[in-house]
Amino acid sequence: MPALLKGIYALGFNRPSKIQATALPMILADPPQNLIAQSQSGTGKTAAFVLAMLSRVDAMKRYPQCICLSPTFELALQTGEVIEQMGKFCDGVDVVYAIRGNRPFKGSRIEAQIIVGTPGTVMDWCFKLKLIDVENIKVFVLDEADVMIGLQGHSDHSVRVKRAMPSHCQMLLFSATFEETVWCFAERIVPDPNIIKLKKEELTLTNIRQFYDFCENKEAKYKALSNMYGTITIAQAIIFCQTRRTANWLSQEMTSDGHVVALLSGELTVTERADIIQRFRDGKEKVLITTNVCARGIDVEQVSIVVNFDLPMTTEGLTDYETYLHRIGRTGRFGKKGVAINLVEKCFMHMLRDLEEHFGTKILRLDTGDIDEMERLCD
Ligand SMILES: Nc1ncnc2c1ncn2[C@@H]1O[C@H](COP(=O)(O)OP(=O)(O)OP(=O)(O)O)[C@@H](O)[C@H]1O
Repeated sequence: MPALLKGIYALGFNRPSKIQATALPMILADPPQNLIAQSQSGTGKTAAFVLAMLSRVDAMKRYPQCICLSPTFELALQTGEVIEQMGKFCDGVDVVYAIRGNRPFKGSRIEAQIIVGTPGTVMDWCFKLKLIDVENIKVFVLDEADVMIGLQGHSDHSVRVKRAMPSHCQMLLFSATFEETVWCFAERIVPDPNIIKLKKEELTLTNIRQFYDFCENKEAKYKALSNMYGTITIAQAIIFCQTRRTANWLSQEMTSDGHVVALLSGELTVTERADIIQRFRDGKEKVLITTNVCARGIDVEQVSIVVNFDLPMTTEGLTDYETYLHRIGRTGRFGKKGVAINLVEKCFMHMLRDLEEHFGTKILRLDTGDIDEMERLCD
């Protein structure tokens, strides 16, 4: 498909990454094969499944042929943009966004061939509003597949949409992380899948250097962050907090100290969220304070530092290994260098040890007050 190749080269993709080289022959095979694939953050999974969708679309036919489900509004938008860019020379191929706030005219059937959206909205469009005719869907993609089938809410919706797909539809599941139980479930719901799975020791990326600084309390963490501000704004940084409340507090403190920061949390309207992420992409703000809503998939090349203001914790109060990997994976995209800094209070030091042990990696102590050291690090 010359038009598709032209789109790939226009994106500057000259060579495939490892996951792309391994997955694409399976994905593009005829007859189509199902795939459950794991590969580290930022290694080009999106490009692989976008290529899969575009290669199967018949531009002459004006009805839905591919569905891609993403866990968040931001990620659905981002994936849609990759589809639009890669497919820009494929005449007649359209994308529609099944996301909150983007409701097509009542009763009008979708004609676009590719639908990208969040599970709840796609489900509504399929079953309640009957806007999507699922009969001719050829490719069904679950991005961030582990949360899509493992997390209550998302799981009900995603599995329902998946069950409505025609039996010959190609299923593609991608993620950087898969808990064992979720992996087993994925294998049960996808017929006869090809499997690409990482070993535990392959999970962390060597291009992302991980550090921690020990802080007495929340205020000390804030002080550490203020000290770092000059260094982390040389490029761009994302700061993750456990709760919206902490994110709000941190953003207010930073702002009243004269630092320029953006705040993105789930309580904002979708338009506000889209706006904030776009401004951050454009480099208008260098620091983005957020919650786990941005932990997965968001791809901003210039992010060279990720700060965990709080270490990620599950609702049961345990160390959240998957979220940790996704968060630090917001830097070090496609082999670039990146730095992750964890600000840790004494009572959470055990979580740091858990992370080291789980991933078989060392998280070194860093003095965030030492500007020279910080600058060397971020060089
Ligand atoms: N073959 C390629 N050559 C050069 N750059 C590429 C190639 N494939 C993807 N990229 C770029 O690498 C970056 C990361 O890719 P992508 O977002 O697809 O990663 P991912 O594996 O989906 O990450 P995550 O697990 O965080 O969702 C993007 O900016 C993308 O444009």
